[in-house]
Amino acid sequence: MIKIAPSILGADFGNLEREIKELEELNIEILHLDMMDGNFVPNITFGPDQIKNLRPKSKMIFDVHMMVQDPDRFIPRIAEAGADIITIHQEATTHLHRSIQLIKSTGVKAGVVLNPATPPETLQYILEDIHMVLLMTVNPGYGGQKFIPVMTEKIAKTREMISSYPIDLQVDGGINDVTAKQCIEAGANILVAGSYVFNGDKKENIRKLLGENER
Ligand SMILES: O=C(CO)[C@H](O)[C@H](O)COP(=O)(O)O
Ligand SMILES: [Fe+2]
Repeated sequence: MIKIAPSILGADFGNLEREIKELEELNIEILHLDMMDGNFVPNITFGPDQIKNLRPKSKMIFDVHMMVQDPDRFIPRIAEAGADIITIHQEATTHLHRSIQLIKSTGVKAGVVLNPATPPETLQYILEDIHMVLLMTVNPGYGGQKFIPVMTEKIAKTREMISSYPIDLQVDGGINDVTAKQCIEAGANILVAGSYVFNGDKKENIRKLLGENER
């Protein structure tokens, strides 16, 4: 089953509670929260305190995408703030296996994110430890960028690698009605979308993202 995880970056932060309510009314189950540190990526968003404030406002799965250098510094606080799954970048931690164990020790599900240029083979020895792989389909740091076409090949390769594990394959960046279809065909089962979901009629946008996979 294909799921849409709207990225909070596309939301109107002045009306966040209303935006979240609308997503819940559309039966969206996963909220994608982009934490940026101004170091790993050239942009800053929010941290554990803001996630904690948001937690009582929603029952959705909080999927925290940490674009943070040395994520171990923040993992316990993000978990405590109410994350359900934490994804960390392979490129942002020296000891990926250790960082994954740290996430799991908090009782939260662990995911690993790969930048567009990072090959999927880097996941080979951690497949037993993770719940999700997130493939960036743009370079992280900003919403509203253009999908990198060669990423469909990487999605297919990654799907093959994880085929015997209960791992979700999520894609993030430049997802619209056209690229969503390409990603689903290649093997992705969770689509993160920011600008496409929040610009205009959310219900219609989500329907178009799901295409023939509509619930
Ligand atoms: O991780 C991200 C950026 O680094 C966001 O999740 C992503 O950009 C979503 O925005 P859009 O759908 O507009 O590309
Ligand atoms: Fe993201």
